[in-house]
Amino acid sequence: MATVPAIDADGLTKRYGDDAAVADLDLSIPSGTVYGFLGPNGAGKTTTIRMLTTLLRPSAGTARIAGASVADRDAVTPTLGYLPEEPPLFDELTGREQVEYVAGLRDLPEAEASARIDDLFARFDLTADADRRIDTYSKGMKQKTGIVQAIVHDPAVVFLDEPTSGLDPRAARTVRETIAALAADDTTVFLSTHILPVVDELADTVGVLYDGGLVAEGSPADLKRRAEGEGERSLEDAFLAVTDEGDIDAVGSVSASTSEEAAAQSEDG
Ligand SMILES: Nc1ncnc2c1ncn2[C@@H]1O[C@H](COP(=O)(O)OP(=O)(O)OP(=O)(O)O)[C@@H](O)[C@H]1O
Repeated sequence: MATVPAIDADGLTKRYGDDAAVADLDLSIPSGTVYGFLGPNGAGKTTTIRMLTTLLRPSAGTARIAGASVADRDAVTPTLGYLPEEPPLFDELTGREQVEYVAGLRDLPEAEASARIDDLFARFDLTADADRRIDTYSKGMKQKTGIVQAIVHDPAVVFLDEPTSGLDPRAARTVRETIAALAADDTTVFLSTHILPVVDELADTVGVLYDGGLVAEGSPADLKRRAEGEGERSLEDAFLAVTDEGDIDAVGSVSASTSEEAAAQSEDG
């Protein structure tokens, strides 16, 4: 039996007036993988994530999260977690109250929520501050609370927009370790970031969005192999190559060769 992709988008489009912020986007992301979503400023990453998380209605196309249509918010919401660029937090709540509130919205039983919150607060070094009001938190503490509330209900799919933003090196490492652990536990992580080494380290597949369309998709190694230049090439070289306005034709061959390789690999295996 074919497995349902964790994230499945078909012709996803968002238009503002005559301009398409996202145009005819197809995605098929298997569960338990990390998908690194890259693109220059204004490429349409946030618009895509907002459509996939039911917060923005597509102008055309469809998307399914763990098999549920994004048009059916009630069906999709329990399966997903979302850390937006600015985590939505209530200043007047304590960190613990905030995450308890979100866990309640996700119908997590109280005892389970309490155990998960203790565990996640300990992991993110928030235990000592859990009972302080959020308006006394630093930027990094708010970011960590936002991450905890995105994953407290153990969602099947989690969308993380710049998860290491504002975090010190230790907290940033905890986030990277958490992403790897989530994927190992069969959670799908959709990771949008401009920090390419993080994508290089964690992503199974990288998709590069440019001007509302996917211009390259493949493993970090695939993309690096196709970057121009001598010697060892980085994901940054690949990113710059595929988002260079004059080079979009060359980019088409990235996806093509990637699928050929994938086909060859599955024949091998
Ligand atoms: N509400 C809106 N009305 C009109 N245009 C919009 C609206 N929201 C986004 N856009 C446009 O859609 C395009 C994509 O924006 P989006 O925020 O998705 O980009 P992004 O890839 O997330 O960028 P960044 O890396 O800077 O966060 C941009 O041209 C933006 O101006």
